[in-house]
Amino acid sequence: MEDFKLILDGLYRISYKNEKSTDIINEIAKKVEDISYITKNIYGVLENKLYLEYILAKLSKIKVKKLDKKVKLILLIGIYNIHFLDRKNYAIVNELVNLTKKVSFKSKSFVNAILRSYIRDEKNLSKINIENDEEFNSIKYSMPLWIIKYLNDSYGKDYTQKFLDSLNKERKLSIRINKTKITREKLKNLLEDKGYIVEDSLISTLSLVIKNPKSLASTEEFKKGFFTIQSEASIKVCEILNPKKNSNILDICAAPGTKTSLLAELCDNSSKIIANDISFNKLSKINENIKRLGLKNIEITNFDASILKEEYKEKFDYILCDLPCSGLGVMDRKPEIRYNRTMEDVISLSKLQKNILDKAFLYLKTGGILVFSTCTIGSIENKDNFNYLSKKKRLKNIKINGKDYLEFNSFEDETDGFFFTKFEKI
Ligand SMILES: C[S@@+](CC[C@H](N)C(=O)[O-])C[C@H]1O[C@@H](n2cnc3c(N)ncnc32)[C@H](O)[C@@H]1O
Repeated sequence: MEDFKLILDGLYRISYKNEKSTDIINEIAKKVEDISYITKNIYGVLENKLYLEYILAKLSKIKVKKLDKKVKLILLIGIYNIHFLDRKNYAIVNELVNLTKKVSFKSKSFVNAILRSYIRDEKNLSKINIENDEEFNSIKYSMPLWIIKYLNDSYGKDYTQKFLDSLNKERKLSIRINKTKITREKLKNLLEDKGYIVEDSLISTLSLVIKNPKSLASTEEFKKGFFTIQSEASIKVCEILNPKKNSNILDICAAPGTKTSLLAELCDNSSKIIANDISFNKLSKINENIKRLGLKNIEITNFDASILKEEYKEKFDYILCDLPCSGLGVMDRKPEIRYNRTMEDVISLSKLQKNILDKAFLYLKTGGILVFSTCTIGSIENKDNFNYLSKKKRLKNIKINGKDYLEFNSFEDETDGFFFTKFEKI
């Protein structure tokens, strides 16, 4: 029952207190020896939430929305375990009824009745009886309908289907080599000696792919700053900016500093980098990264990038605009994102992005380079903003692999959904 209590508390904080699944899992990992069952449950319930609610709606006379929040979560955990995991069904019901007694004593018979009814008629109740394709997919893949419609509009039905099919597949983990401290071959050998299965990345020359990444962040090599855990697409963004040594660089939205630190590594610490973020609380993360990796010449600032800073005009050789976005490209790693976002968010974020890009444009020297990136998919925050930048007379698009912009997706590239485009000020 202790596991179920932790799972319930975790899901409650993610669903109703706006906390992040990764933070919750990291916190629980410090308290228990084996986190695997808890992780499977937290991610499993989040990844299948709409489907589980659909089944629950068939079983409950009370509307799902009207149920007590914790009781509802207990039922979703129960249905998830019965349907998706290979555990003894009645033992699960007993444990969850005992947990219900602690959070809402009066609901214990209700929980017992619902879960037992589900066990009796699981096959029939698990069927999705919906004819409309988009609505069917929304339940099957637990993807809000607006996201399915938006992806269909942005890329077509074939893309959307492949994207949905690729959700919840296990992803490999990639790392970035700190070339100021170690060579690729040396790091590869050190990690292989520890039993890690290491492959070269197909996306970035600065990256290695680790097939069995358990406890990677506890290794001596990580603590010594030989590598950073980072998705291949995110590494590629800095490679594309490709800053020269002894230059002036502005990383306008920098926290937690994953890309700032790579930019410093790429310049062998010779360039002056301003790493800025609006969120004061996140600045210490940038500092942590800089210290662990032993980097120099980085100034951390804390201003709102949508407000013009006169003193920055025409000052920078390189500007990285890795801007706040809806994060739909990392929905498979952070499943709660899909339920927290709305179409209104996408529209307002795209306006903020344009606003920050306008300022960054002014801060570039003639001949300076700007890279705009997001970890999202969908045309409004990506292609539309490429078009917006293309309309500026003094910006010239620099092709990447012969293309106006690159857009990675999880199903073809097995990395985060990522977008980036590069411009020179002329
Ligand atoms: C995509 S994240 C940046 C990730 C970072 N580049 C990295 O690789 O570690 C976007 C960041 O923009 C910051 N942000 C949001 N609105 C901002 C604004 N108006 N001005 C400056 N920073 C902002 C957020 O706090 C967040 O840390």
